[in-house]
Amino acid sequence: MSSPFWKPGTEKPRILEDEEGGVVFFSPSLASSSSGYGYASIEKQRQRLPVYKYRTSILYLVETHATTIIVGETGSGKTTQIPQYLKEAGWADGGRVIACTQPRRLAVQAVASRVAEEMGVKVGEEVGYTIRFEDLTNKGVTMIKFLTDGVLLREMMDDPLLTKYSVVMVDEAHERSISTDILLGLLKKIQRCRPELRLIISSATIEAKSMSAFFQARKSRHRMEGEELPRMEPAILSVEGRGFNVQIHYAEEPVSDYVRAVVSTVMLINDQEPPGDILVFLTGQDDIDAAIQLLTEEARTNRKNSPGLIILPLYSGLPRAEQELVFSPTPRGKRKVVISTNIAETSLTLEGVVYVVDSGFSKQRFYNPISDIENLVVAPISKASARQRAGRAGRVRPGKCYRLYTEEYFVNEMPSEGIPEMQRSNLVSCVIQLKALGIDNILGFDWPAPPPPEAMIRAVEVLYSLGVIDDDAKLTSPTGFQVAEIPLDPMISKMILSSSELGCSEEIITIAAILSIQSIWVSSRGAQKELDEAKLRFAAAEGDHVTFLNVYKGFLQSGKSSRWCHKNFINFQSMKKVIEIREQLRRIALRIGIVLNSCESDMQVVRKAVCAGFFANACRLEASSQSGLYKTVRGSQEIYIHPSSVLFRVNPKWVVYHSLVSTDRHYMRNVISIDPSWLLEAAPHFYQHQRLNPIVH
Ligand SMILES: Nc1ncnc2c1ncn2[C@@H]1O[C@H](COP(=O)(O)OP(=O)(O)OP(=O)(O)O)[C@@H](O)[C@H]1O
Repeated sequence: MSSPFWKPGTEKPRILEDEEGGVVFFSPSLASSSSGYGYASIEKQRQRLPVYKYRTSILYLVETHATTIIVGETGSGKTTQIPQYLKEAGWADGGRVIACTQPRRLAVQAVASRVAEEMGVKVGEEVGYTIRFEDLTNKGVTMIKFLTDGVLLREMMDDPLLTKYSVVMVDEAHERSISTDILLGLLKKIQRCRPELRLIISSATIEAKSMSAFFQARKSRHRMEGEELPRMEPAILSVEGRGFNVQIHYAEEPVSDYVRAVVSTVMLINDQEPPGDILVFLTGQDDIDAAIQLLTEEARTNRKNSPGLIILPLYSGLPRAEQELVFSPTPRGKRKVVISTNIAETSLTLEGVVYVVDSGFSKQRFYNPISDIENLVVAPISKASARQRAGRAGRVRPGKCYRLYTEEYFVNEMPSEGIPEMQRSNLVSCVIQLKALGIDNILGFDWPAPPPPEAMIRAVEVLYSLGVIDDDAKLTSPTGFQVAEIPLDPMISKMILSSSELGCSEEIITIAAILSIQSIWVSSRGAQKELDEAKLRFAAAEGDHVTFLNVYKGFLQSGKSSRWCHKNFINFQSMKKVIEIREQLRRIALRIGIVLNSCESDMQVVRKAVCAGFFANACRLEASSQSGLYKTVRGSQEIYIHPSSVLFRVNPKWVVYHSLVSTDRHYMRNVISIDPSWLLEAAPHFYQHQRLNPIVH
């Protein structure tokens, strides 16, 4: 396999502010940490981090300013150190809590365990974390809490002013996930009522000036007599210096097949570079599986040159136990190769990683409000992401990053920042969250970057049709409030609510739990035929959702056996997760007054319940189509059933789907057949103008 030719990057020596106000890093000429990388006590390691020199300034700025924006290079110590400095300075005294948000769950868990280790405590005591469906904190004991920004938003539903927190640090703010943007808008609002709440916005690559302008533009509250208020204009602090140097290498020529290029680059590193683990960034499970297969074959053929490669995948749908393997120490004489999505892009330290291979792509959501299609598309990353990726090397010793694109492309064509998720997503979940938080005028909300009005209108329309909001665009009672209470996509939540009325909530909660994880099947990796055969054993003519019920039943009947799972190509860890999520959903359902009931074997009501939640994703088979071409009922988009569905090639006339994937075509995943008359029953407003006839009588 031919490998790209490499040349070292020529970035200028360190500049703190480039012309666009962004921050430029990774000068090969920058000295690495003078103290080398031997073993040092944790306290020594902490003091070596660049952020340590800024400890006093950070504490001073946080004391005197409501909002502090901190820009510091990857690995400078922002995430792990600042919360500890705040705690040491007394911000967690008197039962108050310091919150630090992360865009991703894996980072939340990893950072919490590192900080707990540094403080010599157990996770769940002074240092805790909360992610969806998992809370490892102890009320009255936890002082530093790591959580996803989505979880902090949920907490606002019960405590709109976040009264238990003294400081909220929004970390990796450059990622601009929907939740981060809503959070920033709401935190700004909260500070008007609670000026004593301190905010820290931190990142390696954030546009500090525009973030500062966002927080600057506000009316400050009237000061009460004798009251000490912090300054409301934000402070900006640049933390200079980095831990260890990372040499950047660029491909000399553009790369045509990045999966193959990844494989040959890993082999090249393995042949020519000294020991050290390799972290590869690809786009999704499919790429990762393909790369692992190729790499395994290459390593087998070149066995002499590649002793002891341990190849591990990393993506969000992977069961926890498999994800955790990436943190385990690499045995002597071996080299670990972690092949990951952008889940490992921010905040993670994988100790052994010396080399990073960056494909230059990630899967990103793109939503078209006109066609109402949301896709996960493989798209080029931004400079901010590229810098984060390179920053995964050089954390505990100097490292190297191989970028599978040219330097010319990086400098001249790669955008500085990604488009905020808010501006390229379906906003149904976002709107309901705002409504649940009492924000009625969503178009007038103070966004860091306003979403497209068409997407907002579209989301309001879907929520109205789901019966979640009323004519005044307020949450309906009880449906709207109940849907908002369930921490899932509103379509899934509505499906659960309807199922109770239809008498099948036990079944639908099982389906909802399975839809919440990426896949219950083991990845086929060269065994597609066996996987297809295994699926056939459970396949239901009604579609994937009913097939899931068959798998779940089989799993229970087997006594939750791992051997049974193995035999049937079912992922045992995923099934354990399903049981866990299902229990949590049942508890939430009972709390919000949903009656739990079972329809036994009446699958018609199960299909009706799915349709009641997912009517907006209805599709009709083109009458003349031999090729399985469907069109969406709203929008007339061309669409096909994904080969992984049990309905692939079965092609029922009418279906609703759970999600889409797009390659050369749009493909529906998790599909169930419906009767079109249910669409009118479920959402008369949504479909009143549609020509469901002549098929509906
Ligand atoms: N689990 C860990 N094991 C060993 N060292 C670690 C671990 N976590 C953090 N460190 C050390 O602490 C340094 C700072 O990590 P931290 O996550 O605080 O940096 P950061 O400035 O937030 O960078 P980033 O935004 O890239 O995560 C790392 O570069 C590494 O040297």
